Amino acid sequence: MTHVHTPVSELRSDAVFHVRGLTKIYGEETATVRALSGVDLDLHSGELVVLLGASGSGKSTLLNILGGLDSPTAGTLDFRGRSLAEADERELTSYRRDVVGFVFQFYNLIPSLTARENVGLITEIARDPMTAEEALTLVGLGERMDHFPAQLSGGEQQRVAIARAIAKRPEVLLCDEPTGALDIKTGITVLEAIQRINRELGTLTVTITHNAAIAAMADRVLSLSDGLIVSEKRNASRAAVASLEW
Ligand SMILES: Nc1ncnc2c1ncn2[C@@H]1O[C@H](COP(=O)(O)OP(=O)(O)OP(=O)(O)O)[C@@H](O)[C@H]1O
Repeated sequence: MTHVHTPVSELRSDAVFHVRGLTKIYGEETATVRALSGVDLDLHSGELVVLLGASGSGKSTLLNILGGLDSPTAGTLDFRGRSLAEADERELTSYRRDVVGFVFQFYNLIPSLTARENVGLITEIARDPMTAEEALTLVGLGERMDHFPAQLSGGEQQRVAIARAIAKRPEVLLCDEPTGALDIKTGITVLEAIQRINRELGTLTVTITHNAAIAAMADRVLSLSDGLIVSEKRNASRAAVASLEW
C-alpha cells in the first residue's frame, strides 16, 4: 500500500487540524494492533469531509483522536497550532467541551427527558450556547421539542443528538456512522441536518461512513485502508443530499 503524502506546496496555512505521521498502536508487546500507521492530514475551516474505509481500517480511531477521546502513540496532531498529542487530561477535557461536537451511530439520548431537555443539558454547561429551541429548529425538529425519545423515529432521535452536539456552537463536528442504523429516507434527513449545520454555522465536519454514496455530499473524501489514507478526492461540487441514493 502506498502512503499518500501531502506535498508541502499544498499545505494551507489556515489548517484547523495539522496532522503528521499519526500512529496509534493498541495493546502491548506481543498483542498489539496497529490502528493508524502514519496518517498525514490537514483539515480546513468549514470543510465537510467524508471518511471512507473498510471495517477495521482505522476510521473511528482517527476520529476519536481528532476529538480528544484518545491519544496517539506517535506523530503530531495540532489544533489551531496547539499540540493535542502532548495535551494533558485537563487540556483535553476543555478541548472536548469547548471545541468538539460528537455524533455517534447510536443516539444516546436520555429516555426520561424530552428532546428540548436532552439538548438543554448541554446548553447549561456551554460557554456561549444557542438555545435548545434554536438548535432543534436547525435540525428541523422545531415542532417536536417536547417529545420524548420513544415518541420520535430513529432519524428524529439522531437529529436530537445532532442538535445536542452543535448547540454549544462547536468549531468541529465529528460524526461516526451517523446514518449507520437508519434506512435511506431517514438517513437523508440526518445528512441534510449535518449539511445545513456545516453551511450555516461553518462547522468543520468530519463524517465516517461505510457507504460510498454519501461521499458525494462532501467537499473532500478520504479513504482509509490499514491505518493509512490511501486516497483523497476533492468533489468538484457537493451533491444535494436529497439526490443521494444507496
Ligand atoms: N480500544 C482498542 N483496543 C484494541 N484494539 C482496538 C481498539 N480500538 C480499535 N482497535 C483496533 O484497531 C483497528 C482499527 O479500528 P477502528 O475502530 O478505528 O476501525 P474502523 O475503520 O472505525 O472500523 P469500523 O468501520 O468497523 O468501525 C481494528 O483492528 C480494531 O480492532
